[in-house]
Amino acid sequence: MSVLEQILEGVRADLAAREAAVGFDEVKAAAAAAPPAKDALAALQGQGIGVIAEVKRASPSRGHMVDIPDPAKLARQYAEGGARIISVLTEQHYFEGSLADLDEVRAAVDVPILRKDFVVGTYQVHEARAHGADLVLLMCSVLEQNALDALVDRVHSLGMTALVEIHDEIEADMALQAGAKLVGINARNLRTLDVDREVFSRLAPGLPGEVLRVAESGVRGPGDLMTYAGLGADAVLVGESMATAEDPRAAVRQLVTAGSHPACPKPAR
Ligand SMILES: O=P(O)(O)OC[C@@H](O)[C@@H](O)c1c[nH]c2ccccc12
Repeated sequence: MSVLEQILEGVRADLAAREAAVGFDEVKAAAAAAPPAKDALAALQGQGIGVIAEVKRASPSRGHMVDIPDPAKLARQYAEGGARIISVLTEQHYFEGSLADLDEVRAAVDVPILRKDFVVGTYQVHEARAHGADLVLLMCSVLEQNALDALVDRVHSLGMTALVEIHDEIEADMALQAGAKLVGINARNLRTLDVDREVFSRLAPGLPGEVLRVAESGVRGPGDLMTYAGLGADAVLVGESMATAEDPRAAVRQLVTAGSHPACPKPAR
């Protein structure tokens, strides 16, 4: 069984437990009662290359990386550093995240928040909204086309933005067919965990001009941001190198500064 399949097994078991505790109608009502979602696309359309900073303690490839006893504090540091969006991992077994992290981050910052998890059904979408998310990650590698189509519609109908993640040409076609406006190109293959930064340069040119592109995984600093900018990225999504930085505010600031420097290439749209 691949790592991805193992993660999904845990995700489905956790989901079943939450569904048993809080019914779908209840989650839907909580989502409907939440303050409206923030406009993530507008946040990304600002000047320069956007930085999406991630609250991330662990990963299948690195194991435990860092204790984050106070995710609200880290999120505030990211926002002060100029992050346009904050990503919060909510998967618990491999990433050590939780919905409580999402709640704490939501209470701490005003920038849009991405729920990063392995979404397999509509329950998780309403749940994300109920916990204050403005964007939801949808991964083509874990969804069939018709499920992806339905989830993108559901995310958008709740006023949120879907970040549709792709890793190859087939997934790029899936994302476009589903009507994605924001596509994340993940350099990491979640089956092998290998990072290949060439994936972005292969897939980005095939996306229509109006689709915003996020380069995900393996961004180590301003050099990688500049490279992705030159290849047409609108934003980079950075986990490990921000969450493990001695001074996360300064680390985000450094990326933001590089992304808004006049020498930094900008997507022609
Ligand atoms: O820590 P990194 O290499 O900067 O990567 C961040 C992010 O791209 C990664 O966490 C990620 C991308 N897609 C995902 C899907 C599920 C879980 C995690 C991810």
